[in-house]
Amino acid sequence: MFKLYGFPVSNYYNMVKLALLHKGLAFEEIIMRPSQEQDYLSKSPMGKIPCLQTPDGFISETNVILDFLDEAYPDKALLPKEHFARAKVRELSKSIELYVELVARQLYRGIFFGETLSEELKIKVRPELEKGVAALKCLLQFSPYAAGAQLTQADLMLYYTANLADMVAKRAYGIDLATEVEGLRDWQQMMDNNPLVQQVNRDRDQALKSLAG
Ligand SMILES: N[C@@H](CCC(=O)N[C@@H](CS)C(=O)NCC(=O)O)C(=O)O
Repeated sequence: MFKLYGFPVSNYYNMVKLALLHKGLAFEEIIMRPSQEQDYLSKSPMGKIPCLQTPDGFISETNVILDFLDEAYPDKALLPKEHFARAKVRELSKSIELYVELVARQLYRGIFFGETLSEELKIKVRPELEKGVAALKCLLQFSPYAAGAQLTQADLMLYYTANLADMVAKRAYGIDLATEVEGLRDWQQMMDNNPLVQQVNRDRDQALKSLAG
């Protein structure tokens, strides 16, 4: 059985958890925060979550874990079969990660964890976020899924990125991503209705509640 290391509040953790649930693969959740302890670094070299323990060893980095799961367990595929279509899903997923998630993440501490958010950082991030969102608009299909007719890795990456990026955009800049990106709201509602997404979100909300004490 797989072991998934991490914490249900983590958006990257939830992407992998959703993939495991979607594929119907058995897994145990090892609940832990990111860690720089030597023992964890031997599993996840940057100390980040998630990390997946497989019968052959440990894998870190969400997109790599998602690729592994799809290659090793092709049922309920999260990548199309045809090479060009696969590349387009990966292009979209990578763009979501690099140009929206990692950009918005610069403001997470200020927006979600009560740290001081400097005007300087807000001014720096805004054009980066706008550029990333514009790039996504070029790639997103919403027909009905992010990259076409099939649920793919890109939907998982987008779902657990867009909610946080939207909060960042609203609170820092008064920008509503659902208004900016045509089709985002309907797609989000479709994803919200997926029972497995609801399961992941219930666990996330429970974990958030216990954090709030
Ligand atoms: N590139 C990593 C990013 C994962 C990540 O940033 N996870 C966060 C939690 S959501 C984390 O572990 N942060 C601690 C750190 O950056 O040291 C992946 O794709 O899995």
